[in-house]
Amino acid sequence: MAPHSSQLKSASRAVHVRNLMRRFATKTILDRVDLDIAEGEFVALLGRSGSGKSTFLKALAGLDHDVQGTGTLETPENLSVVFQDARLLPWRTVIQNVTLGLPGPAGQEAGRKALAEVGLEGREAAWPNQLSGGEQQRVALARSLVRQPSLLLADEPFGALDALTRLKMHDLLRELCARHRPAVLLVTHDVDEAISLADRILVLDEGHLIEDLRIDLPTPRDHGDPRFAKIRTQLLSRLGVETPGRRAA
Ligand SMILES: Nc1ncnc2c1ncn2[C@@H]1O[C@H](COP(=O)(O)OP(=O)(O)OP(=O)(O)O)[C@@H](O)[C@H]1O
Repeated sequence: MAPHSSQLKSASRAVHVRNLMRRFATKTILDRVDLDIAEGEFVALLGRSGSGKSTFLKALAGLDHDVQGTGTLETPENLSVVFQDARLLPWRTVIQNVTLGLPGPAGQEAGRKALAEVGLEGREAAWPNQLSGGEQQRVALARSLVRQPSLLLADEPFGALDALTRLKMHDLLRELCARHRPAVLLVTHDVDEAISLADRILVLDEGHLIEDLRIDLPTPRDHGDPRFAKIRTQLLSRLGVETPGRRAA
């Protein structure tokens, strides 16, 4: 049976999930998962490949009509989704991609402002194929944020970018989220990315959220901070990855 799926009722929560199930054939990917995300909270979701991270995100995004369970799935109406590939319409310019569905001069103005916020001022008339991968992802972020979402769902948004561009995108996302304060669920493989950005980190394994860790380090986060290293070791252990230090112990 599909869970009771509806718009959010509580003002202080951006996500309220109870008893979410998802099976593919005989395989249970999400096994009675519960989760609350507060307004403005930045949550990262880690898990091994195939653990069901994207399945979970799609359920929250309302993109999976076959989720099961008898519980609750409440998300805000104004949510945005960003994927690993920017998914821009190649036959529309950058500004047209950002303002799609936004009417009139106010929409244009909001689109220009969003593009300036992601560092693409002056590129409004460019075509997607004239942009680098990182720039295309900036457009995808602008397209999401121009709608002022209460919830941003991001599925490996920087997974296809080189390491340097990814670090720049971390700074940008951190700034944008500090300014606009959407709740965020960021799916990532990258433990350091999760620790750099999130207020809270979840680990999904065998259908369950086996870790729910609050990150209280100051931002921007210093990768050399021993507390950062300790959290990394803890998360890698939850992911079943042995670090050299642990092996020696
Ligand atoms: N539509 C589908 N039909 C059948 N099986 C599916 C479907 N979608 C996902 N799966 C299976 O569900 C499991 C979880 O997939 P999912 O993409 O959610 O994992 P993930 O944690 O996001 O993986 P990755 O990190 O590799 O992207 C996988 O075993 C996958 O093969």
